[in-house]
Order: sequence, then structure tokens, then C-alpha cells
Amino acid sequence: MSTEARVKLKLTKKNKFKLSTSKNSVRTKDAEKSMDKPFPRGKGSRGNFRKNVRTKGIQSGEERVGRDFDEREKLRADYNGRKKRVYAREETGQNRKSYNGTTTSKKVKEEVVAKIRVRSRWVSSKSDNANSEAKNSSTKVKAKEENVNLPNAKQRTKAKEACKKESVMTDGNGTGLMKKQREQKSDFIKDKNQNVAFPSSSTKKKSRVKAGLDDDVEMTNDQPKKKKRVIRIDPHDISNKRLDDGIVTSGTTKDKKKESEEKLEMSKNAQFRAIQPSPSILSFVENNLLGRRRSIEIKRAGYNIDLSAPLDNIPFSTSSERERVEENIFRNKLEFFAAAKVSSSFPPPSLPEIAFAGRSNVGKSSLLNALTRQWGVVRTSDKPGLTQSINFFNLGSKLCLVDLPGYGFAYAKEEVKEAWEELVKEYVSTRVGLKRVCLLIDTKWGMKPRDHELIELMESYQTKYQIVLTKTDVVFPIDVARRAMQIEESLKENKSVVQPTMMVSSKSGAGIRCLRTVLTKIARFAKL
Ligand SMILES: Nc1nc2c(ncn2[C@@H]2O[C@H](COP(=O)(O)OP(=O)(O)OP(=O)(O)O)[C@@H](O)[C@H]2O)c(=O)[nH]1
Ligand SMILES: [Mg+2]
Repeated sequence: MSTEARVKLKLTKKNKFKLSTSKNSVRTKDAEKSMDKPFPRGKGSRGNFRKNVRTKGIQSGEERVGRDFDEREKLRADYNGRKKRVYAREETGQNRKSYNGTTTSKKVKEEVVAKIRVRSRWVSSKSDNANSEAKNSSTKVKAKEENVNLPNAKQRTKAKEACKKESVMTDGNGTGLMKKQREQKSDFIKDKNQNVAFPSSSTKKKSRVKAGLDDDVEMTNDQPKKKKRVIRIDPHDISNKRLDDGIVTSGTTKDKKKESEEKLEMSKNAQFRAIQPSPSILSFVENNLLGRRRSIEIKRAGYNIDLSAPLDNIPFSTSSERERVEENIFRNKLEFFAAAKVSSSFPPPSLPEIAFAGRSNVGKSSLLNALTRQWGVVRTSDKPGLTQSINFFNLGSKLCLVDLPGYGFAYAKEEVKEAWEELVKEYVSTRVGLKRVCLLIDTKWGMKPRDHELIELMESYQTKYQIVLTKTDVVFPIDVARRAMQIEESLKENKSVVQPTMMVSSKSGAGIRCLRTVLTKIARFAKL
């Protein structure tokens, strides 16, 4: 290359250099304008600031060199300290990478301070990932820095102070910074609690909806939530206690009563099971097939199970044989002839009377039908209280059978039941011609207090009575024997009682013939 050509090339290079520097000078002026406000306020200002930093960081190396040169030139020309600081900030904020340490010592100091300020932000953002609490605090500090949406001027100044404190903390240690931030946070919360009233629920919602939400506001929202979680229980308030804590004493006493009753009942049952029946009673039960029996057992004994009350029929008997064996009196027709609800309505005594007394539903009317084998003459029902008057039946011209109303539980008014009881008592105590009272006792339940009452009355009026256990087909044979034994033992001292205790079942017919034999003897020897 010739010398002329070399000179031309140098000139063109110089021209190009001048052009590039002039462009950079324009840009730096714009930057200068923006850097007049190093921490811009308001929406988007921070974003623009970052944008500037980013765009300037992408600049080519040639441009960067040119701009550096231009700035150096300006520094030399301008001795205003403020402008220098602005340029230093611009340098550190925009072209950190292009900085090579060739500037003046003042500029270096300012750059270092600015750089650390930026680093402190990075460190805080890094510590966010490590600790969520630190994250919240760092964002709050940022918010303070930006000073956006703070409720009043006092808080703004507080935030500024916090920001200044943070800028002093330039040691780059994350933990130390976190501690400081926590302190700041707690201070700030205290200050808020003292000065700022809690926002209402509507304001809470609004604050959540807003995109540019301030974390400080959220922090205040969290405070009442924590308070809500506190559950205060009044120890003297009964409603707080559970039912099984022993407050309701009436329930426990009731339970205790029930338990004691159950124990008594259990002890009664145990006592009943401990009864040893006499051999005579046991043999009677077995001979008459009393108690609950299987139909095959009755069949094997020779009874026709197709008949009602089969055990009242003689095995393999013909009609002639039965007429011979059975009592003549009970072959007669049963006829109803009088009913009395009051003592004045009693018919005049014409025949020896045998009465059937007992609790309601014990089987009085059924027994009358079973004895006479005339089903349907006396009305029966499974509903207690059917017989409500004293009903008189003639059995031929020899005997009068009397069906008494029951006592105890019945579907009737209390006054009516009391009237029945009084009528029965009057009848058994005053009736002339009454030769025997068959006191019917349910084999399953035994004697009840009202039965004892009637016994006492009959004892006092020397009315002869005989205990007849009914419904023996519903309990085991051994229990029939035990019940008979129990009653006999309990009435051992009584004078008007006629032994032995009779045991019957109107359903199976067990023991009916024996009772019939006993009653026939009464009719045979009785005199008015
Ligand atoms: N299993 C069984 N049931 C019987 C026996 N005797 C009577 N019953 C039933 O017991 C219920 C009451 O019988 P009733 O003869 O009406 O008794 P009641 O003593 O006259 O009753 P009231 O007239 O109300 O006092 C009826 O449903 C009968 O079928 C028996 O020996 N065995
Ligand atoms: Mg009856």
C-alpha cells in the first residue's frame, strides 16, 4: 500500500470515530436526564430504569469504547461534583462490565458505593429463596424503598429511614441483612399497630384485587387473622363441657338406679335358678307333660296333636272311655246367667261358687273354657282388660263358675281399674256360697304385689283359695316345678291357702284334668 492510501484510510477512520462519539453524546444526555432521579418514583419508572440498564448492557464494544471516551472528555471539561456523581452512578448502573478501574479515585469510591447498593438487593433476593420469612421482609424493604401506597407521611419517612439503614448495611452478608430486615419489619409492624387502624373486610378484598398490592397492607391484614385463631374457653361456662364430664348428675343417678334394679333382677333370677323343687312336684310336672314340650314328644306319649289341648284327652281313648273317666259335673253345659259391675248387682247365691281371680291377661277366661271343653262360651282376648265385670256361669245344677275381672295392668282408666279391684275384693271377702278362689299366677312372672294384697285379704276373711299356675307351656318344665316350689314355700305359713299348687295350660291341656278332679270334689261335698 502506498503512503497516500495509508493517509486516506487514517482520515476515514478518524471521521468514523467522530461520528460515533457524537451519537454517544446524545445518548448520554438522555441518560443524564433519566439519572437526575436516581430512584424514580411511581409506576413503571423502576421498570424504565431497568430497561435502560438492559439496553445499554447490550451495546456493542465499539459503542461502549466511544461512550467511555466521551464521558472521560466530559469529566475533564466539567468540574461540577454533582454531575460527576451522576456520571459515576450511570457508569456503575449501566456499564458495570465496561468499568476497568482507570477513572479517578472519587469516581471509584462513588461507583463502589452504588455497586454495593445494587449487590445488597441481589443478596436480599438470594436469601429469599433460602427463607420465606426473609423473602417477605426483603419485598417489604423493597416496597419501603419504592415508598408506594404507604398510608401516611409518617410511615413514608419510616420507610425511608429503613431504606437508609439498609444502604448502610453493605457488608454483603446475607444472614446479617436478614436479621436487620427482621428488626426493621418488627419495628415497622409495631409502628403500624400503634398508628394505623386495621382495614375492614371490604378494604381487605380491594387490597387483594389490586395488582400493585403493597406487602405492608397484607402484613396488617395478617394480624387480625392470627387473633381470630385464639379460642378462649371459659372454665365456668357449662356449655363448653361435654355431657360425659359429669355435669348432668340426674342421668348418672338414673343409670345407677337402673343398674341396681338390674342387679336385683339378676339376683332374683339367680335365686330362682337355685330353687330345688320337691320330688313330688317334679314327678307331677313329668307325669302331666307340663312345661314347654315338643310336639313329637307329645305324639310319642300317645296324644293326638291335631286336637286343641291334646293333653286333656286320654291316650287312644274312645268317646265311651272318656265319658267313663271324666268328671260328670264338667260334662254339663256351661251357661252364662249374670254379670255384675257393682256388689248390689250380685245374683243371690243358689249354688256353690268357684271363682277365678288373677291379674289381667293371666288366662282366667281361657281356663273356664278349657275346664268345660266348651270353647267360645267365655270371651277371651290377648288384650288385657277384656273382662270388666263379674260374670256368673252355671255348670248344670251343681256348680257355679265365676269369671272375675283382672287387676294390675289393663287398657282402661285408672279409676275403672280401681273400681274393678274394689269389686273383686268385695266379692272375695263378702260373697256367701263362695267355696274356692282359684288365684291364677302366670308361671313365667310369678307372684306380684297385687297378688299378695288379694291373698292377705282372703287370709283375713278366711276365704279358701288355691294357687293355679297358668301358661305352663311357655316355660321349661324345670321352671314350672321351681315356680310351684317357690310359691308353696312363700305361702307355707298361710292358713286359708289350699295345697298343692295346681299347674295348667289351657293351650296344651296339661294339668286340666287334675284341676277338674279337685273342683269336682268341692262341688260334690259343698253345701250352701
Ligand atoms: N300359651 C298360652 N296362652 C294362653 C293360655 N291361657 C290363655 N292364654 C292366652 O292368654 C290371653 C289372655 O287370655 P284370657 O283368658 O283372656 O285372660 P284373662 O285373664 O281372662 O284376661 P282379662 O279378661 O283381661 O282379665 C289369650 O290370648 C289366650 O290365648 C295358656 O295356657 N297358654
Ligand atoms: Mg277374662
